[in-house]
Formats: sequence, C-alpha cells, structure tokens
Amino acid sequence: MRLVKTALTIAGSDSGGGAGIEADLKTFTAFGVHGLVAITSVTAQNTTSVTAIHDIPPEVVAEQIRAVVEDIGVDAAKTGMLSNAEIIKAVAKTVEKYDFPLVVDPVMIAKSGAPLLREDAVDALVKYILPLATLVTPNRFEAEKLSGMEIKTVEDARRAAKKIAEETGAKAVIVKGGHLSGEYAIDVLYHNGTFKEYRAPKVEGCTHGTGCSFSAAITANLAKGLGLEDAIGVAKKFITLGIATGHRIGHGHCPVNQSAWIEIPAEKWRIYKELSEAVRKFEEMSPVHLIPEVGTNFVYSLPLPYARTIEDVAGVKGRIVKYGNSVKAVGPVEFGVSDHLARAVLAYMRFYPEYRSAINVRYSEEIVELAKEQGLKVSFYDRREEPIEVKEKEGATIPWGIETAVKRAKNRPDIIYHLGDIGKEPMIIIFGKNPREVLEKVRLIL
Ligand SMILES: Nc1ncnc2c1ncn2[C@@H]1O[C@H](COP(=O)(O)OP(=O)(O)OP(=O)(O)O)[C@@H](O)[C@H]1O
Ligand SMILES: Cc1ncc(CO)c(N)n1
Repeated sequence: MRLVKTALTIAGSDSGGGAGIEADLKTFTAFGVHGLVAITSVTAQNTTSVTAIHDIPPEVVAEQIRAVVEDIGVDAAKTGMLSNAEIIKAVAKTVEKYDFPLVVDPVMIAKSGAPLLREDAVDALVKYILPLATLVTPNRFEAEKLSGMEIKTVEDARRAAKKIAEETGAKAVIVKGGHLSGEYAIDVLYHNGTFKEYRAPKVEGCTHGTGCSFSAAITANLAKGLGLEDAIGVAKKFITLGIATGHRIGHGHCPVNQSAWIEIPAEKWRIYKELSEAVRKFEEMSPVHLIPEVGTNFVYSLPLPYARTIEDVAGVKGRIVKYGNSVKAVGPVEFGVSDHLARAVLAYMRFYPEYRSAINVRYSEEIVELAKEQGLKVSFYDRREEPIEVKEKEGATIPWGIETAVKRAKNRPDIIYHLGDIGKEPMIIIFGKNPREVLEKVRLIL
C-alpha cells in the first residue's frame, strides 16, 4: 500500500516560481502530498510580465500523464494553463480514461495581463475538459467568459456558477471573488444543486499565483480524502495566509507564500523548544537582583514576514518572578502572552529583522555601567519626551520608545533602557538574535 497520497498538476511552468506548476508543487508539499507533473507549456515569466511561451507537443503532455498514472498512481489531479486546443484535446482524451477527481482551473489570463489560453481554445476547454471536471474554479473574468454574464456582485457570481455547471456538465463550480470589490473575498460554490459561500477578509499582500495555489490546495486535500466542501474550506484558509505572508520580491505582483502553512507551525515549535530551554537556564542562573518589581519576561518572535502581531511572539505566561533566593517562571512558554516586551521586539525587528529575542531586567545605573564596560552598546528613551499623540494611542509608547532609542544610537544597541515615569518602573531590555544570544549578554552583566 502507498502511504503517501499523490496529486498531479497538468499546467504551465512559471519561471518566476509564483504561479503554474511551481505554485502547484509547493502547495502539494505544504499538504504533505507527493506532487506529480505534466508540463503543458514553458513560460518566461516574472512578477511583471510573460515574455515568451513555448508549448509542449500534445503527445508529450499526454505521455507525462500516462507515465505517472500507470506507475505511481494519481489520487487527484488539476489542470492549469493548457495554452492551446490541441493540448486540451490530448489532455481530455488521456484523463477521461482514469477516474481520479479533476479540478479545472480555467486559466486564461495572467495577473500581469498576458493571455495564457489562445482565444480559439476557450471553446475546446468548454467542450472537452469541463465535462470531466469534479470542480471548476474560474475567477471573475473567467466566469464572465464561460457564462456570458457580467459579474459584479456575489449574487451575479451565484448565477454564473449555476449556469456554468448546468451548461458544461461540470459537477461543481466555484466562482472566486478575489476580483470583486468589497471588504471580503467571497467565493461561491455551486454543488449538488446548492450554494455555499467561502469568505475571508481581503488582505493586503501578494497575489501572483493565488488561483493556481488555491486550486492546487483543493486538489491536495481531495487526494487526502477530504470531501469537496471541506477541501475548499482548508484551501481558503491556506490561500488567505499565503497572500498575507508573501515575500515582497520582484517589481510587480509578488507571489503567494505557499510555505507559510507549514513554516509557521514548524517555526513555532522550534521557538517553543529554544525559549523553554533558555528560560530553564535563566532560572538556574538565579539572577534575583535582575528581576524588576513587575517581573521579567523573555520573548522570542517568529521571523519576518510572519511576525505581525503580539500573537506571533512567544513569552513566559505569568512572567518570571523572584521566589525566595531563586527566580521562577510562573507558567509555560506560550504565544501571545507578552504585551510590552513583545511590542518592543516587534518594533526592534523593523530595524534589525534578525534580532527576534529579548528579555527585560531591573534598571540600575550599575547594571547599565557594567553592560557598557562589557562592550555592550546601550541606548535609551525618555518617556517624558513622548509626544502626546503617541501617549494617547493604545500600545504606541513602546514602539515609539524603541524607535527613538534605535535612531539615537550610532550602532545597533544591544540594550535599551528607560527611566520610567509616574507609575512606570524604569526598565532595561536586552536584545539578541535568539534566546541563547540574549542569555550570553545577561551573563556578561551578572
Ligand atoms: N486580497 C485578497 N485577500 C484575500 N483573499 C483573496 C484576495 N485576492 C484573492 N483572494 C482569494 O484567493 C483565491 C484565488 O482567487 P483569485 O480570484 O485571485 O484567483 P485568480 O485570479 O485565478 O488568480 P491568478 O492570479 O492565479 O490568476 C480565492 O479564494 C480568492 O477569494
Ligand atoms: C504558467 C502559469 N500558469 C498560470 C498562471 C495564472 O496566473 C500564470 N501566471 N502562469
């Protein structure tokens, strides 16, 4: 028995690695599915344009499908860019022999505006491929073309989805709402005579390859045995995260980040382990005189672009406190449990993205002097200089303070302190790339 599930993508290559086969393979990997490919066309493409297209001979496309189905086996498949009518016919003739679910992304035009399907091939797509589809995933413009209707609202999208399903014989149709206006990205599924809506807040981010990655995510989850509606639900979460966390590369539409789905949980686990270990070592050092009245926290953030809010920063729940002659972590390491120190590290990362860990310790002139003697760079901010608009904005003091201190220093400061204010204890914050480096700096001042 084969333990790993397999998914096949029949699509074009995007040299920019954002859409097409490349997006599909990364998506399959993110879901733990073994990816198989049948390349239909090679495009020279980046985030701004498509500059060349070289179609693969139809018989070679068909042979790629046959080769993997007959040896390895395919649990689910998708089509992307099919480019011309001959490739469409060859693909249809080949896949109709097999019974795996087929997701059809009716790719017509790239985000950059380049046509990826010949005008005269739309009819072939409708005639030969759509009747074989378990699901068709048109965006607004593709759905307009396939239904002959104008689509401006979710209500229009519903009518178009139903019409496309009824006219083409596709088992289900989801009209994607990425290109409709509004606060939410709403996709409308028509399946078994009923409608279902999938909605997510529209996010600012990277949208090259959204359609490919979305349909690949549905395909991967069908391969894993999920029902259609559940597979779409997972894919919707996946694509929203991928858009929000895209790396800003290139000069045009930056690509969806398919890795976020697995990278974030994996990083969180590493952070949990490293920080827990460092907290244990800090307790062993028993630095009672370093613990301020409000207690110490020790934080470690996800890397950028994943570090967005305090929920992305791990800290010690209940902080680290004095306990007789020793120091003790009150609770375990968790994400989202630090407020002040998490904001400080997020603010610091805007200037020094690799410095993701910090600890706060009691302020005293001696500690600051000792740190300087040990060669640590020190900067500070004065809460009394805080502009009124910053004071009035919830959670703005610390980012302002860190920014002020960073800008005041000539070189990157290892330590930032402030002298407190009415009702605010003065404090020292020590920064490092990771908890181990932070602990080394703590040792220097012990
Ligand atoms: N800004 C956004 N915020 C959240 N979700 C979005 C956004 N843009 C698109 N989506 C979602 O991404 C998925 C893909 O939809 P979209 O309409 O962008 O596909 P597409 O136009 O085919 O993409 P492609 O660029 O690959 O051609 C859908 O679930 C859609 O709702
Ligand atoms: C190869 C390829 N397939 C699909 C898309 C969809 O955007 C693209 N840009 N490039």
